[in-house]
Formats: sequence, structure tokens, C-alpha cells
Amino acid sequence: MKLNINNETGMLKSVVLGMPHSMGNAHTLEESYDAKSYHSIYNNIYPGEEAIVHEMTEFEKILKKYDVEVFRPHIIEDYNQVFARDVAFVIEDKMIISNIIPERYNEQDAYRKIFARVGWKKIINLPDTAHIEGGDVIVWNDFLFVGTCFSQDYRNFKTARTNEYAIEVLKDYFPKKRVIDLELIKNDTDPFTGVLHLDCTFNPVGTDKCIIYKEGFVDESDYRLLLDIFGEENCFHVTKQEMFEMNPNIFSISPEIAVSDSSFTRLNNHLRNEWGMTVEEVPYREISKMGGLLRCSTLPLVRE
Ligand SMILES: NC(=[NH2+])NCCC[C@H](N)C(=O)O
Repeated sequence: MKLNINNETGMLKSVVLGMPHSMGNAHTLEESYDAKSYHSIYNNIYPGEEAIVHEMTEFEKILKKYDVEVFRPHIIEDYNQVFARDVAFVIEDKMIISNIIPERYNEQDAYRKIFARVGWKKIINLPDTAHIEGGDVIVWNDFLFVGTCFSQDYRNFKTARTNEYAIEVLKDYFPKKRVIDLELIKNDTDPFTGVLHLDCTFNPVGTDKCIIYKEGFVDESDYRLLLDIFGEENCFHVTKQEMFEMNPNIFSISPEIAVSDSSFTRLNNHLRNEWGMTVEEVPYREISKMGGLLRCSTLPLVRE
């Protein structure tokens, strides 16, 4: 397989979709490692497997409808494998294996066959202390946007998944990319305040547009920079409630086609009516309760 990812929206050819089966029981509050799951466990609304299987099956149908080749990780018993995005990520023709949070280490085992297809020459392993997850990495042509946490107490946050060292290493591997680090607000228990990954607060769509939540950024100047890059009129601003519902985390099949949650009325109308896009709607409310959505469930391998 020849990997090829230069941006977020090029015509999708191959993708890994996470695995809903045998996801195990809900964690305890103490064991949870993202604010949205914490909130769901606390309120006794953490989803069951049947609902998750249904939602991912609906998503897969849309991918197949557009002739996308869909790979799946193999099933690890009683282990949540819904969010393929974070396990590894592709930049150009290289696959970088994430140094993911320890609670999710085992997920990588299930990708052995996929890694073998990619071939070791195209795989980059990072030094152990370079922490990074695919949800924090957004490739956008010459730009590489990376969500991070520079705070002193980085290690105290389970929701801080990407550190400065990983960004430095990425710069060495991709010297031609303009790497933009974006510091994100972290909070392990309040999903209305903290953002887990960059793709929970910002996501490009089309060829020159994006969805963005201002309060996800520590520095307003980072938010302003993104507005400058995309142009104010090309940015769809989401509210706090919409961020909580995970509106930024939709998934593009091409510059013209996005897969979105059927409950995102304001966003979907905007994509269709203002930006002329085709929006494929899938039910994804239950998955959203585990801290990710459509982008998080995928790991794109080839885009045209
Ligand atoms: N790219 C993403 N935003 N992924 C969401 C992952 C959610 C998962 N519960 C975690 O905490 O790791």
C-alpha cells in the first residue's frame, strides 16, 4: 500500500475504521481518562456495545458507498478500540506510530497486519518520551497543526496527550512543513472546559475552510492565527454546547463530501447551504459520550 496524506479532505481511498466489538465495560470514574467519558460515567449514561456497533456500522456503510477501502483492527477482548485516529497517523507517505496514553497501549497490537501492509520502511517510531496521539495532528498541505499542552503540570493531566518533545521530533522528520503548535485548554473532568485533542476544537473542511471553537485555545493569538490562515468568512464558529457535542469532529471523504452527526443541525445546514457541500448524516450520539466522534474513529491511509 502506498500511503498518501497531504491534507484532511482529499478524496479518501483507504482508511482504518475503529472496532466497536468487545469494548468492555465502562471504566470507573477514577479509571476514566477523558472528561467526556468521565461526565458520561458520572451521569450514568455511558453507552453500551450494541449502540456503538450500530453507529459504526452506519458510518462504515457511508464509507463503502463512496468506494473507500476500509480496514479494521483485529478484536482485542474487552478493550475499547473505537478511536483508531490516535493509534498512529499518516503524514505524506509515512506512518508515525503514536506514543499513546498507557491506558490505550494495547490497541496498537491490533494493527499489526495493517502496519505490515504499510511496510517498515515507511513507519516511524518515536522516542519513548515523545508523547503524541493522532487526534492532535492535522496535516494541511504545507502546514502541520499540532495540539499540545506546555503547562508545567502536563503530567498531571490524562487529557494532555502530546508534548513539546514530540513536536520537535516531527519537525526533524518533516523539515519542509510549517509546524504550528497550538496549546489547548486541559481539564480531565469537565467536558465543557477542556479539549482532549486538537480535532475536538478545530477541523479543516473543503479546500480552504474550517470549523473552530475559540475557547479551546490557551492563547487567543493561536486562534487568531488560524483565522488569519483560513480567513474569517471561511470559519464556522461553534458554541460551547456544540463543542461539547463534538461538532468540530466531523469527517471529510472529499472536499465536497463530509460525514456528520445527524443531530448537528446548525453545522449541517451551514455546510450544505453556505458552503455547498454534500453532508452524509449518521447517528453518532452514543459514541460521542466516550470523548470522540467521526474523525476520531478513523485513521486515513490514502487520500488522492
Ligand atoms: N482523536 C480523538 N479526539 N480521540 C478521542 C479519544 C477518546 C478516548 N476516550 C481517549 O480518551 O483517548
